[in-house]
Amino acid sequence: MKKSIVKLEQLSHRYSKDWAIKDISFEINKTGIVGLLGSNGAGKSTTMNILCGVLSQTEGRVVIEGFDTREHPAEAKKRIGFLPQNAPLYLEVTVDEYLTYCANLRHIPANKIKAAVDEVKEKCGVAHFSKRLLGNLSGGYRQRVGIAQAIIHHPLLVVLDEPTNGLDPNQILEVRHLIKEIAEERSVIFSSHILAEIQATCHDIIMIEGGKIVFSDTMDSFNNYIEPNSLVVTFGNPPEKEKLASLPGINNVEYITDKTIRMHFNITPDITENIVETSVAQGWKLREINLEKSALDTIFAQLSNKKPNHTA
Ligand SMILES: Nc1ncnc2c1ncn2[C@@H]1O[C@H](COP(=O)(O)OP(=O)(O)OP(=O)(O)O)[C@@H](O)[C@H]1O
Repeated sequence: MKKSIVKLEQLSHRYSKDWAIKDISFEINKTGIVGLLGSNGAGKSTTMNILCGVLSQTEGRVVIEGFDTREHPAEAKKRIGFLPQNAPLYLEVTVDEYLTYCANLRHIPANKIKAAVDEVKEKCGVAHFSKRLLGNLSGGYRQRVGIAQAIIHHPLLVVLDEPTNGLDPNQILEVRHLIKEIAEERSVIFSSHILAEIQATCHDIIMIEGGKIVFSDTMDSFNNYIEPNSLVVTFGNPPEKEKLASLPGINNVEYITDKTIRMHFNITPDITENIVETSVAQGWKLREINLEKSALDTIFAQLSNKKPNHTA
């Protein structure tokens, strides 16, 4: 049977009295990008630091391609590349010096270091900055160097803790593109507190809140789950509340102004068509209709009551 790339079993950690994460379990068996989504303090960095062997868990197990990170730390770590949230980049050294140092730390044989450094510089688009001090690179290029050190030893799994945080919109697009490229041949776990970031990059999503998994499934299932459940309509000649409330699928109606109304509905595929047709038939003079999606905190609240499915 093929070994999973990474398996977390009931991982729990407390720094002092309170649990930072509790019973986190998931498994990754394929290449591609898994997004770890959670608000600030949800437990993303704690999970990633334990996964990469930087922090020792209070309870539970992490197994990387069959190697338990506590029993066989060297074998497990060989298979992981890690870009922590505050990457330990030495600002006073050049890109070449830094990557050569990282290659040494990864025990790449001396006669293969130059080729390994050249390969990741090329892949991460930093070759033209080889002699530039890290301190003189933009945030986006520093992150590229951080990603380069994470893949220099060809790991099976790359863990990136909020890699696009603090970058400008262009840099975000470039770093996302790079992450997608490196995920073609390995598994990448990517954390963010921004839903749009995870939606734009990941195939699977694990959502944590208050140190617990509240959702774990494909991005498609997640997007289906957060289908809109309300719409805002403006009528030139609005009907009475009762008439709107009696439309099929509508379960609540609230007037925002005398002409603009929010209607909550159960998922029905043809809800907007029904409203448009009824409006024409009844002479309500429909001016505008917009579907609304739940805000992230509402989704967290909804999902916190749902049972997760644990395989990505
Ligand atoms: N070194 C520490 N000592 C004590 N508590 C900590 C420590 N590091 C994190 N915590 C606490 O553990 C919980 C989880 O923190 P963690 O940093 O893992 O969350 P996060 O999802 O990565 O948040 P952020 O996006 O803000 O980094 C938080 O309540 C945090 O305050």
